[in-house]
Amino acid sequence: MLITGATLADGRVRDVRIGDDGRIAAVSEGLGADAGERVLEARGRHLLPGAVDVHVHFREPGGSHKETWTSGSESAAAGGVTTVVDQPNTSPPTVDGAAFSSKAALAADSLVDYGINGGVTPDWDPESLFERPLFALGEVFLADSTGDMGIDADLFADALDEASARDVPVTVHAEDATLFDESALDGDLGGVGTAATVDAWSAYRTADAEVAAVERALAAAADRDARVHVAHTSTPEAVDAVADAAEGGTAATCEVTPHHLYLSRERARSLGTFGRMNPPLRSEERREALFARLAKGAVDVVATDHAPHTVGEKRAGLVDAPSGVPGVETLYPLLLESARKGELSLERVRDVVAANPAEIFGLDRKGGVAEGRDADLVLVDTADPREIEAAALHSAPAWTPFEGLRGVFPEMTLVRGEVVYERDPATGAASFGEPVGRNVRES
Ligand SMILES: NC(=O)N[C@@H](CC(=O)O)C(=O)O
Ligand SMILES: [Zn+2]
Ligand SMILES: [Zn+2]
Repeated sequence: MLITGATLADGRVRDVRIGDDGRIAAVSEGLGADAGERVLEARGRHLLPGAVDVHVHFREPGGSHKETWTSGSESAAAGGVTTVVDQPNTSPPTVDGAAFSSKAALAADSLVDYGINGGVTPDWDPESLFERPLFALGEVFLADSTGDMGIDADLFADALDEASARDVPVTVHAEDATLFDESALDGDLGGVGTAATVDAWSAYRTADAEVAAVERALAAAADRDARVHVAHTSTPEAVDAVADAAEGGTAATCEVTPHHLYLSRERARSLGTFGRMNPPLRSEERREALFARLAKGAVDVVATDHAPHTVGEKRAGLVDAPSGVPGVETLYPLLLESARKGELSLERVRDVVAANPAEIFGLDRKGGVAEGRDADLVLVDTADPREIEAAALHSAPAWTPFEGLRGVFPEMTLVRGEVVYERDPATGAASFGEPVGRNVRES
């Protein structure tokens, strides 16, 4: 296939040829079509690298009523995400070789490429886990979240040792439950959908609890020469702590989610329990400070923590509703809308969703529109935003915390040269390709 006249993230206008091996064969000017070659005229539109979302929960095995590899990967493809990394808090949890293999069999349904992380619990089996084509360790839970996989400091230290011996990075969910404010959950919290609910969750899982756990994780990683990637840092203080550690020589990187960048306690009042996630939403002031760090380049990765739960589950009261929000389909759209408005450069967007995660996790063939890389590509009209509506999204639970915000959505997504998603710009009708996804540690 030849894609002609596309604008790249840095503004260059180029033709891009995709080889039969699914890799980018050439990025150049004035490429002519070969006999029989499919030509895609892309003038006026951008061609960006597919996003590498290193934090999703596709729920299989054990939670297919919430999401499946099919629905999750369709949602990814429609959002321009061409690689996902699935987290281990499934049922059974991905903590040994057998659990890894049963998840890998289900992931064969994926439309996009994937990695599978291994988790850590008191009865994990590092030997059999590391025999498998594991993406990384993580998310390792320092406090309970969905799946109740919180572990203590000694086990965390063991996990860092096991990973560092094999030069595998460790993704950490950093909250310290001893610093949660239980009193925030006392009293009348109101029902679902009331302002009090989402705000109480934020008051309960304090910002201090995150910052303290991040500092502890960074210190433990430094002691052991381990590589640590801090998942979903929700506070500017935690982002700064990671940056300071990295400057001091620790192999530390941070990840921020779209919900912590675009929603806050003040902005999400109407969400009620649909705004409950871990770590929780923070103040508008902290949100702005987080966004400012993204804009200036202090955030390594934006990943979604796509954590679908059904509408019925989320409608339970504050204490019973599960934590987590979907987001894999709205990652690129939200960031591209910020780029359209001039709040972020397009190159920054490309770096935090594609180039940086690929580099941090050693995916040499992902994350860039360049000769030799996999043709994981997103075609998008960056001047054409639309309103985000749950009804038009593809994640199974069919709700979004971003309803009503604007996003710039892909027209087409390719994985290793195969069209996995296409949207008719006139009618909006979506169509999906075959499940071509592969484990990125095997290809
Ligand atoms: N973020 C969440 O609130 N929930 C995640 C788990 C997690 O990432 O902590 C989930 O799997 O539901
Ligand atoms: Zn987490
Ligand atoms: Zn998560």
